Amino acid sequence: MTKLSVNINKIATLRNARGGDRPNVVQAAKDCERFGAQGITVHPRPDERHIRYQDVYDLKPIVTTEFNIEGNPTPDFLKLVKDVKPEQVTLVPDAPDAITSNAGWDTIKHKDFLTDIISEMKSLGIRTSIFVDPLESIIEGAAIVGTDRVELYTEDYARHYHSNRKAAIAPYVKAVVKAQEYGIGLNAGHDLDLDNLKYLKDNLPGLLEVSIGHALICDALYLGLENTIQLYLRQLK
Ligand SMILES: CC(=O)[C@@H](O)[C@H](O)COP(=O)(O)O
Ligand SMILES: NCC(=O)COP(=O)(O)O
Repeated sequence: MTKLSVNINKIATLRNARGGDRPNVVQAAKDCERFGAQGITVHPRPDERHIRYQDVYDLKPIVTTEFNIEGNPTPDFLKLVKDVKPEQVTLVPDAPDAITSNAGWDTIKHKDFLTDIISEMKSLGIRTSIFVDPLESIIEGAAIVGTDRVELYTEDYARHYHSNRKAAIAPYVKAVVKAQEYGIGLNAGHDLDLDNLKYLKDNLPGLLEVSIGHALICDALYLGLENTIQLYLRQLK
């Protein structure tokens, strides 16, 4: 079964817009779980443009499903993760000023760096996932650094889905075969939405988790949060 982890970054974006506490991020996470979310994902960035480090501490005691913290493994980020000890950490090679996540890890070039961090996270009982492009050589590199899972970066899939979905999914199918060959668990995320999610899920056997935020929160503005989460879950059945 593919689990839906709702990324609540954009709830925090709205909260920060006026400097108050509305919408309340903790209450939103509770409600997302009550509406059926099987995980909560946050991506605290160095500039705290949306999710703040304090939000992560506040969320930890109330998340009853799976807590997934995503981010670039800077010293501050790693301290936060070690303090909070989520079920999963997803390492993302984001530049501090990136408007959003826009690249996967070069698991060959950063082999030693990733190996050390992954080993430390695993020693703390935190499942590791690394954000990667769907390249077979990169997946092989992911096996070498010892990650539990990879998160396939699905922006390219989403960009080409409407024009040629068979071509769009092809590299991801190859990446899945390689991941299964090495016994690496499979997550996916970025720019997934109600149009492209079912085809992805139907073509990637063994997909364990999708983390979805931007499109889901945008949809919720029109369709309501509970209804929207139910619609996304229906795509994963
Ligand atoms: C890694 C990834 O694609 C997302 O987890 C990321 O959280 C999106 O970040 P923004 O919400 O800041 O666009
Ligand atoms: N890891 C992907 C994620 O958490 C959300 O990405 P998006 O749906 O906001 O593009």
